[in-house]
Amino acid sequence: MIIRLIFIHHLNNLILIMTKPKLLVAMSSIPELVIELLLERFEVEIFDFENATKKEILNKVRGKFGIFCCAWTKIDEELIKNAGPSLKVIRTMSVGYDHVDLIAMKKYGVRLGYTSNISSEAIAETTIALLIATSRRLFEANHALKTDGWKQSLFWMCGRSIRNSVVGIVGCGNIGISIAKKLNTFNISQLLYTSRGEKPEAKTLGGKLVTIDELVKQSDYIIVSVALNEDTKCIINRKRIAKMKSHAVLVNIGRGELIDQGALIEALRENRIGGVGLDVMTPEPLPLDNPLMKMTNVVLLPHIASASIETRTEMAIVTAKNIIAVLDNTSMINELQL
Ligand SMILES: O=C(O)C(=O)CO
Repeated sequence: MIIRLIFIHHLNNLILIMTKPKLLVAMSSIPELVIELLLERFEVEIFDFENATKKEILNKVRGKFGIFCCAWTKIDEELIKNAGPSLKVIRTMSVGYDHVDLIAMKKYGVRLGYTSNISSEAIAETTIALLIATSRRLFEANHALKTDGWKQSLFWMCGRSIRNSVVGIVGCGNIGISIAKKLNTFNISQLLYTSRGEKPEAKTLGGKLVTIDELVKQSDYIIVSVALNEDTKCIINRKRIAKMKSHAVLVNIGRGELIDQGALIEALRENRIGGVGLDVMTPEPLPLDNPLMKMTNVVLLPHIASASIETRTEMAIVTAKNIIAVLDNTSMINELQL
């Protein structure tokens, strides 16, 4: 166990004070049991970065051993540098780590951990919900009902079935596979996916590896579940949006920057695609005057794909335990090799 020893001369007596390393929890809603776990080993400061100024954030990180953060906590070089040499670990309670400056982490020798596969099932559940909500116009129908717009007409509020459709998954990692497994029970006609190479698990599920251009052209439903990085930024670009079927439904549960949102809005306005379901968008939170807010064939969720109590609690516990692992100089699971 690492404890810092501070020697203070007081009235000719040597006083020994033991202090715990400092940990910053950069968000406010963390389960009590996780805070208790962290308090056993750290001096914990909880400071929500949301609505804080850069100056306040830089002040708070100084002298910390670790930072416990999440997908929307921007970790840039200035922050890492400002924390000083005490900073040994940043652990994000998220599967994505695109919000962290990896080059700076390596430069300053700070270790990075993330929550990998814990949230795949919860994210897959939300993906299926979003897909059906968009294709079957559930929010539009609900709104009509509540605003006295209920029409007793047989073809009113009809959407499209998933059954017999071609579904394309962009990025077939753990989340993509969880989505594919769930889709398998919907009697789809073909599952397509993109990946760096063939995935045996996807093949077992009947998936066919295709290029991104083939996928957008052939799919009735397109699900974006790829990690955001320099190669995947705007993977759904203007040209690819133009290739989509006129009834295609696009769902994004990855990151907003994976899609050219301006081109998407234009395509929706001109009815060139069927509909869009987004759990992630640019920016987040999306301003109320964004055109997407007013479109009836768009379903928007506030980045809640992994937000089940069980999943988020497990993510928080694993995050805490792995920050403690760094303190104990033992291996950290789901550490990114920088
Ligand atoms: O885990 C992630 O990366 C998210 O986006 C939200 O939980």
